[in-house]
Amino acid sequence: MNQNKKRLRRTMMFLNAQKPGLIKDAYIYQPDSIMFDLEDAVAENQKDAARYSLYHGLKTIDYRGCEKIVRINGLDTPYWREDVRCAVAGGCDGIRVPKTESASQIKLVEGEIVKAERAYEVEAGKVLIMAAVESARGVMKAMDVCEASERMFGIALSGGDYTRDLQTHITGTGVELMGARQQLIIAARAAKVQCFDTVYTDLDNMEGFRKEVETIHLMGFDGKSIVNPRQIRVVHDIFTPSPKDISFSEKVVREIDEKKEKGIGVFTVDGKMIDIAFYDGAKRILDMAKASGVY
Ligand SMILES: CC(C)(COP(=O)(O)OP(=O)(O)OC[C@H]1O[C@@H](n2cnc3c(N)ncnc32)[C@H](O)[C@@H]1OP(=O)(O)O)[C@@H](O)C(=O)NCCC(=O)NCCSC(=O)C[C@@](O)(CC(=O)O)C(=O)O
Ligand SMILES: [Mg+2]
Repeated sequence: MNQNKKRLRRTMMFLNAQKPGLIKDAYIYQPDSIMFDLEDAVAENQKDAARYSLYHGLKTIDYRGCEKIVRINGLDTPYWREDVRCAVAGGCDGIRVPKTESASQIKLVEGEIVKAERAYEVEAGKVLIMAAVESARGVMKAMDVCEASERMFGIALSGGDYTRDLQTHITGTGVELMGARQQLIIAARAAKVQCFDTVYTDLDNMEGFRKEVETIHLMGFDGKSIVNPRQIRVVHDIFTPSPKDISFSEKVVREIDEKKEKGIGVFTVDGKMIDIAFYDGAKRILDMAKASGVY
């Protein structure tokens, strides 16, 4: 398995590939992943220019550990094949497929990735895939999409296009996204891939942003698509385990290991009932703390 499939992705920051200044400097803010957008942020008559400045950026810039994902244009456009070719030739780590509604779309993209990996002597299987779900049909097909390819590492909700398709809009309350968020996280967990929430576009409303991030963290998402460096700190604060979480998880793991030896199945830690069902969760918090550099 490609080890990068499970890497830390608390923040996946979009940037407009039409702007060379953003391509050049984005790593300075240290999001976990940078998502170079060739799709909706790029004006129709700038697609070629954006693609080639992205290729140049990927070839020449050291992104200092930030993952490099390219959001390609939709499969109903004349652009996406060339997007895949340049992204793979440039050395991207993954492709984000927009507006996904079926497993066959993922397979189509995978076919182009395979061709490009061969053509540019990129290690076979290096380039991963994630899918954005942006419609009611996409939500209903989420599980098939998650399982479409060995290269799939995650699925993301794209709230703007999704609410348009649902004939509603982003309200700031989250009520219009409830069903899709729940279905996506369940599909992703069942398929053992990661799950990412949609962007928050009300940039000056940091209180509303924090509330939304707290909610999706509790729901079980692995991270969030973001659009601005100001949003990174909040997401990392909420998704990085606190010293209290780390110390409790350490105790849980230690006590379960010790009590198992003594033939004890259920007991308390700091007044809370603990049994084997808590083991994986505690381990996950410690792994997350390690990956985030706080343990
Ligand atoms: C919103 C704004 C214009 C505001 O700009 P402003 O300049 O006013 O922001 P400031 O805060 O003043 O910037 C302070 C400093 O940070 C630099 N800086 C800003 N943003 C940066 C960044 N992203 N990356 C690196 N650097 C950045 C900036 O250059 C400045 O640097 P400096 O001058 O040196 O101080 C800008 O952020 C931006 O373009 N965002 C990305 C937009 C984008 O890609 N949209 C497409 C994806 S969504 C979509 O398609 C919908 C979706 O598909 C989504 C889904 O899938 O979920 C669906 O359906 O819902
Ligand atoms: Mg969209």
